[in-house]
Amino acid sequence: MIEATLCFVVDGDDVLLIEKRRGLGEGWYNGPGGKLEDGETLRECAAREVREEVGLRIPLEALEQAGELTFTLDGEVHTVCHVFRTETYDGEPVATEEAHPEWVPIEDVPYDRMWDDDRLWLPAVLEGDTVEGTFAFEGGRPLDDAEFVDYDLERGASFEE
Ligand SMILES: Nc1ncnc2c1[nH]c(=O)n2[C@H]1C[C@H](O)[C@@H](COP(=O)(O)OP(=O)(O)OP(=O)(O)O)O1
Repeated sequence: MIEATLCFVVDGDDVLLIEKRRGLGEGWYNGPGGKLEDGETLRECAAREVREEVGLRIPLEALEQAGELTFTLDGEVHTVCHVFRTETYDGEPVATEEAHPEWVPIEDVPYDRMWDDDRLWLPAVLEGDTVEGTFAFEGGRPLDDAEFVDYDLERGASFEE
């Protein structure tokens, strides 16, 4: 099972998305994020991935935990993804080998160019709510070749620190 983070940086009416240039979800928009490394906390992972992918620095205490998403593949847990949101950052986003950053109006998030599940939970996260959900994929490997078939989602989730 993979543990990963996603981080959505909000500035006024805009959110910072990346167009992923390689790996899982290549060519799709998402928040910066990636896999938890050994010895790292979830916040450290979220801040590191934002720094590595788009060059912004985020203080750990400014990361609000906004979601816990479980992605299953053919009935087995594939990835647990911890979603963070923040309005605090330092620097300007820069493109890297892994990600092309883009400030996008929250009203115009390109859900048709994102993972199929994102349209279900990301609006709540961008409104400042919290979410907990399970999203079932079937029939493909890697995960981004699989079909999204079912989900269960709650808003107003609380998380243990
Ligand atoms: N279904 C769905 N919706 C939204 N976001 C995701 C999914 N499935 C996912 O895996 N994700 C997220 C979770 C992670 O943040 C990224 C995938 O990260 P990945 O490219 O595997 O991790 P990196 O650390 O960038 O890769 P490496 O550099 O380790 O190869 O997508």
